[in-house]
Amino acid sequence: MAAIAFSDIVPAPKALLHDHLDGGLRPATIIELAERVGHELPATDPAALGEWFVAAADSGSLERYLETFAHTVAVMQTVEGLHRVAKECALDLAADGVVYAEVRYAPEQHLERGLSLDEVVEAVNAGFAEGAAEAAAQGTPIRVGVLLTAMRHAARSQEIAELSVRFRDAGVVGFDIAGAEAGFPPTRHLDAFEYLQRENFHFTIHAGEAFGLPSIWQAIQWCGADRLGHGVRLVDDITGTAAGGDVVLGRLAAYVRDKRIPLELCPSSNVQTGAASSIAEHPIGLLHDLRFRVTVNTDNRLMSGTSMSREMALLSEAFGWGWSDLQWLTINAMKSAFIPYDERLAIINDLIKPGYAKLMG
Ligand SMILES: O=c1[nH]cnc2c1ncn2[C@H]1C[C@H](O)[C@@H](CO)O1
Ligand SMILES: [Zn+2]
Repeated sequence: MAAIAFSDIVPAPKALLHDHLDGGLRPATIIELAERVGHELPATDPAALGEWFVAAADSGSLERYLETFAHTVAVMQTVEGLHRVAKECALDLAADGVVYAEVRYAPEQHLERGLSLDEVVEAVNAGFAEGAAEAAAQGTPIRVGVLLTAMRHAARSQEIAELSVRFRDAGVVGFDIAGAEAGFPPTRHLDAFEYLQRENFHFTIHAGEAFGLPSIWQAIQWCGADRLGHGVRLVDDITGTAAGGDVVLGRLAAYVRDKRIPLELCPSSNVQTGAASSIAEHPIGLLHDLRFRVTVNTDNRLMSGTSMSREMALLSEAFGWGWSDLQWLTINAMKSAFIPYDERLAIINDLIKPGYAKLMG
C-alpha cells in the first residue's frame, strides 16, 4: 500500500502525550526573545537557527542532544517569554491537527531571573489558555494538559511533585522526570513517586531511552509509573525477532504488554540520540505488530525538525501503515491520557473516530 502523505495526515485528528515545551519553540521567537534578554545564539537567521538545532541534536548521544536546550531555556525565564512560548506551542500543535496534547517542561529550569515556581506555572498555563482559545476561534480546537517535569540529576522532585498536585485543578494533569538517564535511576526520586501515588495523581517516567531494562523495571516496579517515556529499550527483553524466529517476551516485556502500560515512543528523537539506528529499524514496528500499547510522539519538535504529522508520515512510509494504524495509535494515546476517563472517551467518540471514518471514506 502507498504511504499516506504528510499533507493528508495534517487534517487527521491526533493525540500527543510526549512533547517538551522547551523543545518546541519557533526559531524566530527564540531570536526575538534572545535579543530582549541579551542571550547569544549560534545563528541569528530563523532558518539557519532551526537547522543548527537539528544538526546539533543529531549527535548520537542523549547528553549532547540535551546541551541544545541551553538556548531555549535561556529565553524562557520571564513571564513574557514563557507565556509566548506556551501560546505558540498550542497554536502550532493545533495547526498540525493535534486535538489533544500533553506538554511537559521543568519549572525548576525557569527560575534564573527571579520567577517563583508558581509564577512559572501560571505564566505557562495562561499562554496555553490564550493559544487554545485562539486556535478554537480559527476552527482548530485543541485541549492542552500540562505535565510538570523534575530533572533527574537534580534534587527537587518532591517539590515539583507537590507543585503538580497544587495545580491539578488548574491545568496540570501529570508529573514526569527527564534529563540524562545513565547514572540517574528513577528510584533516586522514589519519595516523590510515593507521594504522588498517595495523592492519586498520574505520572510518567523517561525510561529505557539511553539506558536499558533496569531503568524500565525500576520505573514500573519500584516507582509505579503509569506510562513509560520512550521505553524503546523494552525490545532488549524480546527475543527471536529475526525472520522466522519464534517471538518470546521476557517477564518485564510481558508485564508491560499484559498491563497495557503505554509506551510514549518518539521515533525521530530516538534516531538522533542513537537509541534507534533509523526509522525503518525503529522497534516501534515490532512493538506495533506485538500489540503493545504503542503511542507515537514528537519529543522535541525543534530539535528534530518534526511534527506529529511528520512522525506519522515517516512511520507510514517505513512500515506501510495506513489510516487504521494511524487511528489505532491515536486511540491508544487518547486511552492513555491523564485527563478523566469520560473526557478521554468524549474525544475518542466525538473527534477521533468520526475524523478517521471520514478519511477512510
Ligand atoms: O528525550 C528526552 N530524554 C530525556 N530528557 C529530555 C528529553 N527531551 C527533553 N529532555 C529534557 C530537556 C528539557 O530541558 C527537559 C524539560 O523539558 O527535559
Ligand atoms: Zn522526552
